[in-house]
Amino acid sequence: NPFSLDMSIFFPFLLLLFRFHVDDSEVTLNVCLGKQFSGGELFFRGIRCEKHVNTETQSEEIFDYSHVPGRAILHRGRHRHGARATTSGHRINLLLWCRSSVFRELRKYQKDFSGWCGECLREKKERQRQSVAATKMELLKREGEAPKEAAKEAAS
Ligand SMILES: O=C(O)CCC(=O)C(=O)O
Ligand SMILES: [Fe+2]
Repeated sequence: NPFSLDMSIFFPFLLLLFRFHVDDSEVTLNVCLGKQFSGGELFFRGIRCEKHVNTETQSEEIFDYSHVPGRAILHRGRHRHGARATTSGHRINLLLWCRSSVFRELRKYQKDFSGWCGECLREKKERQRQSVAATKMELLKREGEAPKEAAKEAAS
């Protein structure tokens, strides 16, 4: 359809609007130090590899979190996230971005990240579903042919 609009062109703007991003880290520690504030909720929208960073969020990947002073959240750097605007007061957070050179080196030689990327996993499940469906079709076809073969043999 030449008139369909690829919504992904809006992604950089959405990113600016909500500061929705992945961190350049393997693991991020986000500590809420205070003080009194409202707003500033963290929102998470699924873990993605580099190739799938802009793909759609599955409903089960939606996770919002209201930070509480004195608590910390530890998340994967590749977990897409952002913080909503602080609507009043002061919000102070300590962020620690932890990188792993080993993880990064190994990642260069891998193509399938279904162990942690939500989209790689979705694609893998879809491939499996299709392969099961194709096998079922093949078996049904053979079952349909078997009586014909038997009839032919009986006739000869
Ligand atoms: O504002 C926050 O709590 C999150 C900030 C964040 O995700 C970051 O700086 O990487
Ligand atoms: Fe972040």
